[in-house]
Amino acid sequence: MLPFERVAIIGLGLIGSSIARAVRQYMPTVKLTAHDASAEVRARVEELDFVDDVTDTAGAAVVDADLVILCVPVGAMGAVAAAIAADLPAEAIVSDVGSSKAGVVEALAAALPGRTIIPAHPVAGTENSGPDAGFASLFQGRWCIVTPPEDAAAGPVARVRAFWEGLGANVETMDPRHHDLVLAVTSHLPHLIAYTIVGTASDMETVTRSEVIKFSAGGFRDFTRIAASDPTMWRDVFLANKDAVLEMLQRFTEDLTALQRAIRWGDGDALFDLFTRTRAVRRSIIAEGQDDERPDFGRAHE
Ligand SMILES: NC(=O)c1ccc[n+]([C@@H]2O[C@H](COP(=O)([O-])OP(=O)(O)OC[C@H]3O[C@@H](n4cnc5c(N)ncnc54)[C@H](O)[C@@H]3O)[C@@H](O)[C@H]2O)c1
Ligand SMILES: O=C(O)C(=O)C[C@]1(C(=O)O)C=C[C@@H](O)C=C1
Repeated sequence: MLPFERVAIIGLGLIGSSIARAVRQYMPTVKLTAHDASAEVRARVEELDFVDDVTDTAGAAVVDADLVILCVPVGAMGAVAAAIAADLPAEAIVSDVGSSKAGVVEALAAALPGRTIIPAHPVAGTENSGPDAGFASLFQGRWCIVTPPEDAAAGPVARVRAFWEGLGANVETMDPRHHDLVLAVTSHLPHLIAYTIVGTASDMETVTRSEVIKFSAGGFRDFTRIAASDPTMWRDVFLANKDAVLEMLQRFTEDLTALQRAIRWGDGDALFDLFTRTRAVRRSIIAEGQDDERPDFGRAHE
């Protein structure tokens, strides 16, 4: 039996459109309604034809839903939740896909008092955005972290978990604050570093921009993929997860200073030991089958 029969998606970019495509593929009997604030996106989704009904307002999309998933930037979650409040059926479960959780949990609870809210975060994505960037297999074999409030009833949590498992994800439950700390180091800080290094390279005066582009075959090129990620999405993530990101950034800055010192004083052992440890991390990620080197992942959809 399916966990939900009528799913509404608000926000039809990379993640919203991937969920819609995956629902079409893996739960074909589910009725899908959707809304996006952008008229251009709504028109494109009509053309792409992966939902049953595209509505002009968020409220109209949710009137008949048993699951509503907010797939908008984290800074917009509260306003979207307020916009659907009056039309939301009493029994509907509201979820989201935001990359940071504590602030979103707070914003949704404030906008939808007394409603069933089970937030989630699929830890899967690419640097691309918009409805053309989505694909049905995005969540296959990837983690989805569900962050229910402490007093959440077991039934709705189980249904949201079953929904994500139905789209191919492995599901784990976590406290929202702990989620934010973990993701600050595994996702948010790496993005900040990529934005910084690409920004620094493009600002250099002694190395021209054309040289940066011409000779970026190796390490730098991988950073440019991450640094091409959506500016609105990432602005919101850093503002929303400020405390955890600043804490991780402090640790990172200290470690960077230690490396700077090792290079200055010719401490090859310190460099070698660190690089040996980090190589082992990469190898254990690959051994667990979590690397992104599957031939069709991300790049095939550029
Ligand atoms: N991109 C990733 O890798 C990734 C991965 C996991 C989770 N997320 C999270 O998923 C959410 C969506 O990210 P995305 O990558 O799909 O972004 P996106 O830019 O591709 O899509 C966001 C969509 O939301 C729409 N939107 C913005 N404000 C709105 C509003 N008030 N009402 C209705 N629609 C609105 C935009 O028009 C856009 O179409 C974000 O919260 C992000 O943190 C992203
Ligand atoms: O692969 C990428 O392009 C991503 O950035 C995906 C990524 C990540 O950092 O792992 C980005 C943000 C999300 O919230 C989840 C996944």
